[in-house]
Amino acid sequence: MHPRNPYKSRPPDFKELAIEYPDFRKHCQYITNGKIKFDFQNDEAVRCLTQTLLRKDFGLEVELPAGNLVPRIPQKLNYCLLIEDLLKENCISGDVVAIDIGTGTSCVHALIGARQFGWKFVATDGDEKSVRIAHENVARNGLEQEICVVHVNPNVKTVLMDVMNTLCPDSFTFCMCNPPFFEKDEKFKKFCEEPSYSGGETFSNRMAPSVDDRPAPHSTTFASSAELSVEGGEVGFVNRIIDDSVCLRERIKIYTTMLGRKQSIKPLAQRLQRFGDDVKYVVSPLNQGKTKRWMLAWTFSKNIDLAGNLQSRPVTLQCPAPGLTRLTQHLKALNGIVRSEDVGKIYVEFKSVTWTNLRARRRAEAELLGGNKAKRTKLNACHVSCEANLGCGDGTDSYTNAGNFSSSEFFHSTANNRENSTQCYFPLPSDIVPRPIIRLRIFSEGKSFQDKSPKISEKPEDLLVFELISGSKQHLSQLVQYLKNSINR
Ligand SMILES: C[S@@+](CC[C@H](N)C(=O)[O-])C[C@H]1O[C@@H](n2cnc3c(N)ncnc32)[C@H](O)[C@@H]1O
Repeated sequence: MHPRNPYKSRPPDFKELAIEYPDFRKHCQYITNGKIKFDFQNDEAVRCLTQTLLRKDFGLEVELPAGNLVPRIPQKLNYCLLIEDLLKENCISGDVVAIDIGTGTSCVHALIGARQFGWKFVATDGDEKSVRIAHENVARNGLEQEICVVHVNPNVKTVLMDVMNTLCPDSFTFCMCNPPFFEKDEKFKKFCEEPSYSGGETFSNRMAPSVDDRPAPHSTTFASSAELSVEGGEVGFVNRIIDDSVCLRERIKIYTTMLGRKQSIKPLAQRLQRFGDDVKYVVSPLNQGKTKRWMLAWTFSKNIDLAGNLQSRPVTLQCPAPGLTRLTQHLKALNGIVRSEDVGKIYVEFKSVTWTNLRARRRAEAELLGGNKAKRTKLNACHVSCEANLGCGDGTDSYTNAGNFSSSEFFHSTANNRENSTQCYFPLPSDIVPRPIIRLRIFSEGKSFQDKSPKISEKPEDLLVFELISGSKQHLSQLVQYLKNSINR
């Protein structure tokens, strides 16, 4: 949990809440030793818990209609605090105006943002009922001057453009979003329609089919279809925000979104990397209890620094002197493009990850290039073919999960099944230069000795600091680990 999140050191005390709030007490059962049992599987009880926390800790009165998503308050506060970190790092304090994309019935981001942090909001939603109830929640708390709720057309492919083209102000400090999670049909894998709810499709994970033998969810979630799913799932939705951001650029200083799935990070980061030096992005984990979420933030503004968040712990390496000269040889051997920037400072970029799975790569290369003839002949003797269907290239690919490569099928002429893996390589047209996957600055912090009281004979080492300009932290730590091993070999 975020270090400034008060729920980190003081999680909600159910006994205290039950004593103070009679509505909450109705959902609690006293058991032995004065302990309290709370039924997280009961939708009404979970709604009451959220309402009670909003009332107690933020002074907010919020209606949460049955059948709609119930926000988890510690998680919402975590997201706001990460945004506050970004604003603080960039010395942005007063006059913060933000957009909450898909605010939902609760309007929770905007309500907490306005009440706790003093931010102003335009809160949008594509669902008319959500807009109506969000508006009522704003009015109930007297926050009409701070939050303006607007209805947007969910069927247009842009998410931000209409709002930006019709509303004052002309520019915003940041935007935030908790996108619908699932692809249109995917929700049926984890959710079932709730026949007990009238007025619109409502789903719950109470009787959902079990997926991969995972344990049942800790608490029940009820949600409307619009809250759960969207064409392309969360990757599709965030791609639409990214596409808008390419047009809007600095009209929104910092674009942010929450992500519910780890596997969404890679395709979205790859999409942002396409814009090269124009865009900076950062992924920060949002940990609360058993649920993991991530915040993706990006900017087109040269004046905004997201790197502080990336480099919470500087990555360093001790290298025998002269450190940068030695390191440069290793980086070049990995196909790194190295440029000297200043005395004791180099810039490096890689177009592909060349420092992992090296043994497997070498083995595969040896097999392919004249190694094991028998094996190759055997391979050649099977009648196999591979069919790869590519996206239709009409520009809509980014709105679905499909991307460029929609399916790969493997045909085998004989009946005996084998495991096969297919790797496809599509050469880029020569006029397209691939974007770097990772860009770094490495500088020497000067001489250091491993031993605090070095003997004369000991060789000096340079302490090298790795600064990530763009790319993933995981790639950086793998690269530094690889360099450590090869330098010490
Ligand atoms: C997962 S819910 C998030 C609700 C709330 N922000 C929260 O965090 O609890 C996603 C919301 O996005 C809304 N939505 C879907 N498509 C949208 C669009 N194109 N523009 C704005 N909102 C949209 C849905 O109606 C839904 O309320």
